[in-house]
Amino acid sequence: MEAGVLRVRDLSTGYRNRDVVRGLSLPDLAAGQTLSLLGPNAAGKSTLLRALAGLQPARGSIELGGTELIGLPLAEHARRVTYMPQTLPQRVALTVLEAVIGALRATPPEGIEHGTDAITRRAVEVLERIGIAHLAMEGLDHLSGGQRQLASLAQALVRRPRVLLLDEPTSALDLNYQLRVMQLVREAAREWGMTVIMVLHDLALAARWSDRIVLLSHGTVAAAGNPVEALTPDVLARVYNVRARVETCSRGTLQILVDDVFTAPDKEDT
Ligand SMILES: Nc1ncnc2c1ncn2[C@@H]1O[C@H](COP(=O)(O)OP(=O)(O)OP(=O)(O)O)[C@@H](O)[C@H]1O
Repeated sequence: MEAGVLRVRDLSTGYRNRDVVRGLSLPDLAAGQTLSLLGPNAAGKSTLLRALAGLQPARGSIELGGTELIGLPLAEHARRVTYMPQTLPQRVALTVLEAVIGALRATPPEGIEHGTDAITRRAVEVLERIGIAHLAMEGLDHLSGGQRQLASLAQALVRRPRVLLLDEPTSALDLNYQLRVMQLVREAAREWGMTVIMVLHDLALAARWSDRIVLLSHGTVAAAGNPVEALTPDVLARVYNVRARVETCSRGTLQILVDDVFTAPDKEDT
């Protein structure tokens, strides 16, 4: 297998004998590529992400550069794969900088220098890159929701993992930061050869910033491919019960215009 390729095949995972994700395969992802996972509430996106992070039992195969991750000890899994959950820790008596340094020390990635200076430098660098260096000495419990989300992203990015999993990383961010974060994640992915899988609800953001899109419905793949292939009016009707147009704007990005919501939406999942 090509070095660094992430290959997910026939993956099943769920809760107490109920599979939420069933026999799912993803498009192979080369190092540096970004995939967005879309789909209705309760489709199984977060469950899939947690399984990819090794945080819940799964059957099937998750191979990274030819190494099977299912069955690896969690510490070994976490050395390769970093996961940023949807819900953020609330009351933590740490400054932003301490939290980012702590994330780096908790499971030191391969190849990191162990000196305090090197670790602090790397933490400050990531805060600068995200644009929150001014919050370094601020307590986490004094931050706004959006600031906390950015701090959490810093904790994930500082590790420069081979695989980065982000669960709705822009849900609390204003328009400016949404775009900055998406741009930064894609740049970092290409620069470090990091594979990114993120759950998003914003189809336009996903279309603009992803190499691959997967639409999940009832725990299986409803559509997959590049944004143009995956986001078609037919697929959106099937997955979201909406009548939508997909148009390319003058700058070449996809625009999704929803004209109508079907009156009897399929709420089987929720
Ligand atoms: N800890 C849990 N125990 C039991 N069932 C769970 C648990 N977490 C999620 N589920 C169930 O698994 C299904 C998928 O949930 P999941 O959170 O993966 O969906 P999602 O696609 O991420 O949804 P959303 O877009 O609303 O965040 C839902 O039916 C949910 O009720």
